[in-house]
Amino acid sequence: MQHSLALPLLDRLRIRSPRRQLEFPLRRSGMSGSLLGLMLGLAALAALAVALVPPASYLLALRAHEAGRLEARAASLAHELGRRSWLVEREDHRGARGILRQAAAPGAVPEHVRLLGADGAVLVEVAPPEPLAAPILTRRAVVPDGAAARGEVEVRRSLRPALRKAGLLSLLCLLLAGGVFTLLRLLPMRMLRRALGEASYLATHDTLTGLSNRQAFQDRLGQALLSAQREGRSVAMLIVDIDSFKEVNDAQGHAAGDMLLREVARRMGQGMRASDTLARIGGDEFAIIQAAENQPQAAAGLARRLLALMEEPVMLEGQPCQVRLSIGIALSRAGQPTDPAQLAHDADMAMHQAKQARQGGYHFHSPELGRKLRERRQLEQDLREAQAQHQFRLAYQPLVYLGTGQVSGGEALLRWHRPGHGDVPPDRFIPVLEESGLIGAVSAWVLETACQEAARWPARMSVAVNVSTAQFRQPGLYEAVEGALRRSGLQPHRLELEITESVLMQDTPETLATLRRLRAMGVRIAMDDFGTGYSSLGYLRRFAFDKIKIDRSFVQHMAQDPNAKAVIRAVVNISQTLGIRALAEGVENAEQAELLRQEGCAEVQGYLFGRPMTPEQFATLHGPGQRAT
Ligand SMILES: Nc1nc2c(ncn2[C@@H]2O[C@@H]3COP(=O)(O)O[C@H]4[C@@H](O)[C@H](n5cnc6c(=O)[nH]c(N)nc65)O[C@@H]4COP(=O)(O)O[C@H]3[C@H]2O)c(=O)[nH]1
Repeated sequence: MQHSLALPLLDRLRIRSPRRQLEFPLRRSGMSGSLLGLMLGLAALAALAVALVPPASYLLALRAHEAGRLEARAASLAHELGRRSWLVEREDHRGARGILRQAAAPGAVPEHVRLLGADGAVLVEVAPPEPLAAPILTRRAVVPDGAAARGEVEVRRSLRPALRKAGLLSLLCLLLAGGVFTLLRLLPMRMLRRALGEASYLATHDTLTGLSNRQAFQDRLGQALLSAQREGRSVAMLIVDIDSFKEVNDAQGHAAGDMLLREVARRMGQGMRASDTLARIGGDEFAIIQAAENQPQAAAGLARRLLALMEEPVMLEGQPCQVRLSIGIALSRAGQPTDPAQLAHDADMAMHQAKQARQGGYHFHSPELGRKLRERRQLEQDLREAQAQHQFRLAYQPLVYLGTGQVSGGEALLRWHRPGHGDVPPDRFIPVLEESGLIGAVSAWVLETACQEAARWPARMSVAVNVSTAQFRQPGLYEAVEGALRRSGLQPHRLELEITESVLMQDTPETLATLRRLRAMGVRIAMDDFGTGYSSLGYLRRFAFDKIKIDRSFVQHMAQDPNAKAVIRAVVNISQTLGIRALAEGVENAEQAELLRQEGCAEVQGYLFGRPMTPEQFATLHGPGQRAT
C-alpha cells in the first residue's frame, strides 16, 4: 500500500516520549489495583456478614425466648404463692420453700429462686447446688394479695448454655464465612486476571498476525533506543511494506489479503533473531527493531533474508502470488540520543525510496535521501499549485501513415512549465501526480482538452490520450471519457486511449469491464510501449486492442540489432493476423522509417515526422493531403 509522503509515518506511528511509555503499564496496574481492592473489600464484608449475623440473631432470639420463659415462670410461682397467701402472711417459710422447691421440676434448667418480702428482704431462697454461671437473666413477679403486694418472687437463670450454642453456631458460621470469602475473592480474581490478560494481549498485539502491534512497538522502540544509547550501540529500524498488497485485496478479496498478511508475517518471523522485535503497524506495513552489534551490515543482512524468504510465491486460494517487499532502514547514531519519531520517519522515507524503485528491495536512509524526499514533497506542492493555477498545457505529436506521409492524428502529451525550474518531463511529474491522488483531476482535464481540440481537427484525424494505472484505480474513468466526448462533440472512434501493460497487470474484473465498456462506446484502445513488459503477447489474448504501439527501444536498435528487427517483424505479423493496427514509436531517422516500411508497419510516430508541438503548430498540419515533414 502506498502512503503519501505528506502523511509520513510520524503521524501513523505516534512515538511517545519515554515518560509516556511508562504511563500505560502504571495506568493499567492502577486500574486493576483499585478494582482488586474493591473486590477484596466486598468479599470481606460478605464474609463478616456470614460470620456475625446468624450467631448474633440467634443469641438475641434465644435471650428473648429465655426472658419470656423466665417471666412466665416467675409469674406462675408468684400466683401459686398468692393463692396461698397465708403461707407468706404467717411467715411460714417452710411451706413457701416447699412450693418453690416443688415448682422446680427435677432435671430442669438449674435456677435460683427467691421470695422477697415487701421490704425487699429475702424471706426464702432455693439455690442450685452450683452457683449460676454468668451471664445471668433475672425476672421478678409480684405475689398478689388482693390490691396489696405481699412480696416478690425472683427467678434467675444462667444464659451460659444459650451462649454456648451461639458459640457453636459462630464457629460454624466462621467456617462458612471463610468459604464465602475465598470464593468471592478467588473467583472474580481469576476472572479479572483472565480479562486483564486478554485486554493486555489485545492492547499489545495485532489479532490478525499475532505480532506486536503499533502500541507495543512504540514502547519497545523507546526502550531499545535508551538501552542502545547507554551501551554505545546503534539500533536499526526497518519498515517493510508489501508491494501491490492493495491489488491482491481488491482483486481477490479481504480473506485472501488476510491470508497474505499472515503468511508474510510468518515468513518474516523466520528471518528474525530472538532479540529482534517484529510488529505490524498498519494495513500492510510491518516494522522491525534490530538491536544488533554490527550495523549497518546486520540490517542489510536482515533485509536480504526477508527478501529471500518471499521468493517462493504465496499460494492464495490455489493461485500463486509473488510477494515483493519494499524495506526502508534507518539507524540510530551509536551512543547518542535518538528521537524515536525521527527514526521512524527516516525509515519511512527510505521505504518510500525503495518502493520507487518499483521492484522491491531495501534502502537505507541517508541525508541525500532526505534531501531528495524534501525535493519531492516540494514538487508535489508545486503540482497542486499547477493544477489550481492551470499551468498544464497539452502538446500534440503527429501520428503518421508511413505509406502516404499523411497525419492520421496526434498524441496528446502533458506539459508543465514549472515556475523557476523550466519544463519538467512528464516521466518525472506524472508518477508524483499518481501518488498524490492529483492524477484524477489532471487527467480529466487532459481528456476534456484533448477532445475539445481534436473536435476542431478534420474528421479523419484522431487523438490519442494516455491513461495511467492510477486512473483505472480511481472510479469515474468511463464517466470522464463519456462526458468529455459529449461536451466536445468528438465522435468516440476519433478518441484513442493508450494504456500500458501495467494497467492490465492489475487484471481486476473492474479494469477489464471498464475497458470493454469504453470500447463498446466506440472509443479505441491502444496498447502502448508494446514489447517492454513481460507478457505483452499474453495481454493481446485477454483484450481486443485496436492498436499496438511498438516501443521505441526496438525502433532505435533495429538498424544494428537483428533481434530488435525480428521482434518488429513478428509484432507487425501478429498485428496483421489479429487485424490490429501497428504503430512504431520513436522513429528518428529516414533509415528507421525505410526499414519499418519494408517490414510492413503502417503507422509511425517520432521526431522524424514531428516533435510534440503546440496546438497551433499542430493545426498547420491539418490541411487535406497535408504531409508531415
Ligand atoms: N527519444 C525519442 N522520444 C520520442 C520520439 N517521439 C516521441 N517521443 C517521446 O515519447 C513519448 C511518447 O509518449 P508515451 O510513450 O506515451 O510516454 C509518455 C506517457 O507515458 C507519459 N505521458 C505524457 N502525457 C501524459 C498524459 O497526459 N497522461 C498520462 N497518464 N501519461 C502521459 O509520459 C511519457 C513521456 O512523455 P514525453 O516525455 O512527452 O515523451 C513522449 C514523446 O515526446 C522520438 O523520436 N525519440
